[in-house]
Amino acid sequence: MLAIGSDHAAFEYKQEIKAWLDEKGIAYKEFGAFGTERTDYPTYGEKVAKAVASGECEKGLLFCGSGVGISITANKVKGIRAVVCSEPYSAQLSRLHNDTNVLALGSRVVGIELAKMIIEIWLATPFEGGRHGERVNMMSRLEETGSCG
Ligand SMILES: O=C(CO)[C@H](O)[C@H](O)[C@H](O)COP(=O)(O)O
Repeated sequence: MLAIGSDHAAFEYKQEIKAWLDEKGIAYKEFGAFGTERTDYPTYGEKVAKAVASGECEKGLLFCGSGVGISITANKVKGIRAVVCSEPYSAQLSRLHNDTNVLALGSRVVGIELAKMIIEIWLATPFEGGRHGERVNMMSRLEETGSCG
């Protein structure tokens, strides 16, 4: 199950992504925003990130105008490794090397078809582990203890 959320700036964009996820049979839980009335991206970044960090949802998709603010917010939640992407290569590497669990996209930056391509590759790519596993552990230690060790 994916967690999905956006602010007002990306509401319509998120609706298109949800319709596409429906077509593909990919399940998601919607955390708002539920319309285009101006709101604040941290609210939705927090909700989606907490759903992922708690294990309620496996991964998260977040959208705001640039993808920046909502990804920064998600990364404040312990256990979250969020990436903001505008092309598929970084999305793929963020899974292979960094085990990202939240993907953020900017509705004012990335066209909708490119967004679908980025999401598709991000969802399909496993974490490589090995040497990358220890680096991810270092990030977790920094979060837990204040130092990578
Ligand atoms: O905060 C952002 C950038 O990190 C998002 O792009 C927001 O969607 C954007 O700031 C919203 O701007 P608005 O002028 O309030 O529509």
